[in-house]
Amino acid sequence: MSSDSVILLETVNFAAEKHRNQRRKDAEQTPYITHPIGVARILSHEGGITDIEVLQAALLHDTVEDTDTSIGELQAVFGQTVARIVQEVTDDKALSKEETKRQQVEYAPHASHQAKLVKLADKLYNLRDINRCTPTGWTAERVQEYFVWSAQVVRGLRGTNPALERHLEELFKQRGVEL
Ligand SMILES: Nc1nc2c(ncn2[C@@H]2O[C@H](COP(=O)(O)OP(=O)(O)O)[C@@H](OP(=O)(O)OP(=O)(O)O)[C@H]2O)c(=O)[nH]1
Repeated sequence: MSSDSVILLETVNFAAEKHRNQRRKDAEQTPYITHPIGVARILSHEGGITDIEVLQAALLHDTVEDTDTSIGELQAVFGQTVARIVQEVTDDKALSKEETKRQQVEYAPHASHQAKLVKLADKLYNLRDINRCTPTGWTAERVQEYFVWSAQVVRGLRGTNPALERHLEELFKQRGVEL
């Protein structure tokens, strides 16, 4: 097995253990790990990304935000670059929900190329997931607001990956949301 495969297996195993008790917000309560794996797969399969540190960061992107993982731990296990990308896409939990959403919009254009890739794939996954199945308790209005806000974030990520951006554009168009 190539060393990249070994590294990716270590990374997906770490993420799976960290998210082991979490479920998505869909009616089927899908295991949460399907999301980070799906984000990494979008990057490789649809975005043509082979940068292993980007793929690792995609697998780990919600570990700090949603589990007991610290940036220091990621740094120690996976190195500085992977930890830095994850940090860039991690919301500050001390902020209000509104402020967090504003921060994502403001930070997007200033993020590194690697973090922009992870963010684009994260948004693409979540918007497709909403189309597949509305998260439990979400009204049609909340869904539309999520699309409008996501478009504001994606606007700041443009010029990063044409294939992913084309897919996102199409999803926004279907909802009548301007990018
Ligand atoms: N579409 C969808 N999203 C789900 C589901 N289960 C969990 N989520 C997560 O919910 C978040 C979107 O809902 P929000 O209202 O914005 O966030 P909140 O519930 O965490 O406050 C996303 O988190 P996030 O990764 O922090 O992304 P983002 O909010 O930064 O885009 C997404 O990953 C699901 O079944 N479908």
